[in-house]
Amino acid sequence: MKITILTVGKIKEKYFTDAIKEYTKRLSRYCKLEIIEVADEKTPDNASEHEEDLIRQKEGERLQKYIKEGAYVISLAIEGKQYPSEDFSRKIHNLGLHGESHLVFVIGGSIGLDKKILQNSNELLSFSKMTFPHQLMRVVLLEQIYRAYRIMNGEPYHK
Ligand SMILES: C[S@@+](CC[C@H](N)C(=O)[O-])C[C@H]1O[C@@H](n2cnc3c(N)ncnc32)[C@H](O)[C@@H]1O
Repeated sequence: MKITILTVGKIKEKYFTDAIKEYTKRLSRYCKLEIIEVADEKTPDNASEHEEDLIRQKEGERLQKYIKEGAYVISLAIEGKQYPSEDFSRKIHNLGLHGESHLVFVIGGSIGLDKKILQNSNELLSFSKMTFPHQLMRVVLLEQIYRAYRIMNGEPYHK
């Protein structure tokens, strides 16, 4: 299965880059992983709702270019569905069984994802009701995908 992690904004901290490298290496045994970063827009501190909408829209258009026809799109959103890790693992496995060969996980930038991206996603995935910074979210998502493959393959993982 091919997994694309499509994100807004770059990773700035070395400790995040190191963790991303590590999970990318670990996941190479299980899937074909690609990480795509699109540029973020600078959000002024005093941006109005309308300005924020325009920023999300611009970032959304950049993301949309990388969402190919036929891919199964899971956007990360606080209001999305929450899964226990075992169910998330089963979900990825079942998507594969039902012929989905390309999963795209989309992570928003500092002010979140454009509504068009959210509406056009196959599903929304939540990691809790708390807000995580997008850089950390990328690490958490990679760890959960790795955990999902370990569970799927009956391999040991930290409980
Ligand atoms: C800093 S957050 C954006 C916060 C923004 N206020 C919102 O509600 O989307 C950056 C991105 O990380 C992801 N994210 C943050 N917390 C999350 C959570 N608890 N569950 C799922 N995704 C989350 C989302 O993709 C979000 O667009």
